[in-house]
Amino acid sequence: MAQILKVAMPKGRIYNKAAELFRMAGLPIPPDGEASRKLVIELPEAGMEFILAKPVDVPTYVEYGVADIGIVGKDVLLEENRDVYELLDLGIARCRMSIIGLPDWQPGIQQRVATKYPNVASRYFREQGQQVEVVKLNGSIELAPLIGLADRIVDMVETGQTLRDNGLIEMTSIFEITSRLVANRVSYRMKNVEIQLLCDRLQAVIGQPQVHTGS
Ligand SMILES: Nc1ncnc2c1ncn2[C@@H]1O[C@H](COP(=O)(O)OP(=O)(O)OP(=O)(O)O)[C@@H](O)[C@H]1O
Ligand SMILES: O=P(O)(O)OC[C@H]1O[C@H](OP(=O)(O)OP(=O)(O)O)[C@H](O)[C@@H]1O
Repeated sequence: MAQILKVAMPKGRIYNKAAELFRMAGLPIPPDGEASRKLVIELPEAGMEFILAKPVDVPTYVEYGVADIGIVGKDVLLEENRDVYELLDLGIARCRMSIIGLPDWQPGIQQRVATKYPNVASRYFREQGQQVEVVKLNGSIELAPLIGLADRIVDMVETGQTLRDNGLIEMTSIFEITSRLVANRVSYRMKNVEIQLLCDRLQAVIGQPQVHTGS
């Protein structure tokens, strides 16, 4: 008998794009939840349960096995470093992680970088052999160089509109970001038939080869 597949879906900007993919793949998807505050949506007739999560928490739910699979940005995967299988690049919510600063930025003796991604930023500057102080912020990161909290920021760029509107420039792009389908390691074995079927259907609409790596 088919087992219920628990899917952690990120609320916010990925949701509608992921929902569109699911619909195109003929997979069930709950409505976007604007009319309701319900966080666990069961679709027993489809053998699925959806957990509507804060994006940054999706890898945690999947690692702990309270969700079998989840959808999450590569940025969050690299920052959180959770023990999950990365199954598929969904190709949605495409943007890039970049180093950003004011046009007249000069390397000083004490450099400070603000970011929502302290692990990603620390790793990058360590690999570059640059000593910087990393300050964690939770949003509106572009404020930091404008008001003198930091010299530079590490943040996402999609259209570049936020940078332009604030007189900032993109100095270096560190990596490309898209949303990924991830799976719990045990679920991947125990619910392999269900997960494989879902992957095959998604793959048919995104036309990407399947990947299978730990993280
Ligand atoms: N400007 C952007 N363009 C495209 N994709 C983006 C952009 N900003 C973020 N993303 C992707 O969407 C994911 C979720 O972003 P979203 O803003 O919904 O979450 P969040 O910042 O964690 O939200 P919140 O903290 O408000 O709940 C990010 O992890 C990233 O992969
Ligand atoms: O290049 P753009 O198209 O302008 O997109 C980039 C912006 O989008 C994200 O912010 P978000 O909207 O998630 O707000 P936040 O700063 O509060 O996290 C990101 O942190 C940038 O600020």
